[in-house]
Amino acid sequence: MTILIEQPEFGVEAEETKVHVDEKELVLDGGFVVPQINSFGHTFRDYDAESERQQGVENFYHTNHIHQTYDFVKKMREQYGKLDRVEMSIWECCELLNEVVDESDPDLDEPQIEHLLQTAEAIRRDYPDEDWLHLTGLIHDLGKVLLLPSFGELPQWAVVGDTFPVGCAYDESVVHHKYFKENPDHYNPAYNTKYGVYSGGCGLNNVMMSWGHDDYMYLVAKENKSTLPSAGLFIIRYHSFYALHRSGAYKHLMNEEDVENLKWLQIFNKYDLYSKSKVRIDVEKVKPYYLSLIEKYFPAKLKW
Ligand SMILES: O[C@H]1[C@H](O)[C@@H](O)[C@H](O)[C@@H](O)[C@H]1O
Ligand SMILES: [Fe+2]
Ligand SMILES: [Fe+2]
Repeated sequence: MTILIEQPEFGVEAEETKVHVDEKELVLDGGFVVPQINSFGHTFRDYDAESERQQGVENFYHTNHIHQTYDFVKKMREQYGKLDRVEMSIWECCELLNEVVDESDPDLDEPQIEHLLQTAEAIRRDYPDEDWLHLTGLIHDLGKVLLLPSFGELPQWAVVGDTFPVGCAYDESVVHHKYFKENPDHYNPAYNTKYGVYSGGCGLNNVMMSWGHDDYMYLVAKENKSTLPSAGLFIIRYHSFYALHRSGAYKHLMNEEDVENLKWLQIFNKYDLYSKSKVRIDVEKVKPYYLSLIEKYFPAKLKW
């Protein structure tokens, strides 16, 4: 049964900035109210709606789909696998994200740290006992620091946006699929079939995803020996893989562990997407809690 509850309060001083949602609302099992419209007055993830962000987002995907090839991803994985650029803590990285704006996102133009805290706090309200999931919310987009000079200053198309496998056919459900016609892999018989270089049930761990903030942050967490559960690492790595978690494409590449982890990713996604709003979180107030989680699941300094 679905029961409507009041819009959750995201911050103590949030009263005057509270987003007013008076349309019919969807309430998730955990109690979270899913708003019908984003801050720009459109439904979420509407890539065709005319808005101030539409053209920029479409241009973004055009470039992204041209350049994300099998060879490019291989090169990036090798390069960033060295983790020899920066040494810093998770919280320091959260603060760096204040500088970052994501050009691929039709629903958000706030600084990224707001998005991290909005996601984490919304999860915390509904799943108070899953502290690993709160922390996963906080860190899932930290890989966007790849846009900054000390991390190589990668272009937006190599950092943000939805992700998809390379080395096999690009599925129709990927946003602005038409632009793959300009990608050389689209014409390479080794890479343009359903399975491409992979085999059925091989497991997503063996699949190369388009390069961006997801795979990079997964790498950082794993190589620095984070003790987050496998579902947390899976969420970080595949949260932008909408073709899988929203459209059900590429399931033929999953193994049993992926099937289990996908359930958590689907829960997480609702908070990642629908908590995006203009309502600010009081950073200083929640900081001690998140510092304690960081201490529990990560070393004090990490290699990036
Ligand atoms: O525009 C967004 C944004 O870049 C998110 O961080 C990413 O996870 C989404 O998949 C993408 O569509
Ligand atoms: Fe993301
Ligand atoms: Fe996100």
